[in-house]
Amino acid sequence: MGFKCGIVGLPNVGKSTLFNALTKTAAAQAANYPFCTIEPNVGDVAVPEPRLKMLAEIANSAEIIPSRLQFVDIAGLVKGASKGEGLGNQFLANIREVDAVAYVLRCFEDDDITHVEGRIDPVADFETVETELMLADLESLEKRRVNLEKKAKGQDKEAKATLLLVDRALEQLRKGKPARTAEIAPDEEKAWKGLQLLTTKPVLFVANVDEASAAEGNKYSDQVFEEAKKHGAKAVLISAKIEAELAALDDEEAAEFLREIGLEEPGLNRLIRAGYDLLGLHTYFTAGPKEARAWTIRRGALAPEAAGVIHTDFEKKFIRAETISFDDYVALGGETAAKEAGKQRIEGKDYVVQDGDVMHFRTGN
Ligand SMILES: Nc1ncnc2c1ncn2[C@@H]1O[C@H](COP(=O)(O)OP(=O)(O)OP(=O)(O)O)[C@@H](O)[C@H]1O
Ligand SMILES: [Mg+2]
Repeated sequence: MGFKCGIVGLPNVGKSTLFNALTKTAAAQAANYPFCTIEPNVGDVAVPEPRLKMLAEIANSAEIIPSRLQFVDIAGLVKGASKGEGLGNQFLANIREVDAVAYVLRCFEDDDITHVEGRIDPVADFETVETELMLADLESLEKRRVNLEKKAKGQDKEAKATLLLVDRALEQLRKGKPARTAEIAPDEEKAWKGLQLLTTKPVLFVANVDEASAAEGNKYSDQVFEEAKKHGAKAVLISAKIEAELAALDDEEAAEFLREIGLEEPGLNRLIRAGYDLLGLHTYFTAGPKEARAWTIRRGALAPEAAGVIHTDFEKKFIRAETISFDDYVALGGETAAKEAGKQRIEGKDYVVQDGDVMHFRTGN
């Protein structure tokens, strides 16, 4: 199960700097993962999870294995990109493949670093980039519509249903709004996703500030946070420059540096967690002497699906899940004590796995 978050923005705003810092973090932990980097521009990143260490201490685990998330560094796009300007349409294919989009917005001044528009204005930059995505959606839908309309005139029920969705997306896009603002009923979700639009993907705003503003932000990042709020989206304050420096330090040096600049943790951790949330994911754990491990599942996933993340067979042969909540596990001091205190639940096929559940799956033949 791959979950991909695309790093999207104008050229020269710090996307690759951020991506390199992100993947440097992963590289440091690469020993655990033989198939870490798949393509040069796709980075596999460990999701920071402080609860894992606590579990590992209690269970005496020899190894800690975090869950992973992928970030994709996508080529910068400029005004007119949807019509082939700059690197042209290449970015469209790349964005289509990701599950969520992180807009990197330049919130730092530096005369030596060219801004393609010649001014610092992160909100206008966001609008430029999102407009290109909207134009790309508009164009692809208008093309598809012609064909669909022909089919819908016959008895093609599916085409009729799709046409309705296409028109709903077009209505928003023609108003200059992203397709995600359309109202979609739960039973339409699947077909809606099937349209593969760029502007239905969940988005996150990344305010890339100068080094001095990493802790408190600046006037530009304030604008970004305000804009994100208008869209009901999350924003993350980060200085890619600092993150790049942090990634080059060992743990102790990094902790010292963070203290000096007034940060509690690397901005990357916040970014990764925000990406994880954005993708609608959460975590359950397995813990034993061999390893303490975090597993990623969709929010709302049932126990058999969660078991299937470990091994597809586990899903098919699922019988029950012995489950202890993280808080009980830690408060009581581990599996045996939790069991004795009656805090181990036996959950069946219909159990909706909760974030932080510590689980053992029992399977049949
Ligand atoms: N927070 C920051 N403060 C100061 N300089 C920064 C910051 N973030 C990035 N930079 C600098 O901005 C320049 C452009 O960064 P980078 O190459 O990461 O941009 P990019 O968005 O990947 O560009 P492209 O789309 O062209 O690939 C680099 O010189 C980098 O050091
Ligand atoms: Mg780049």
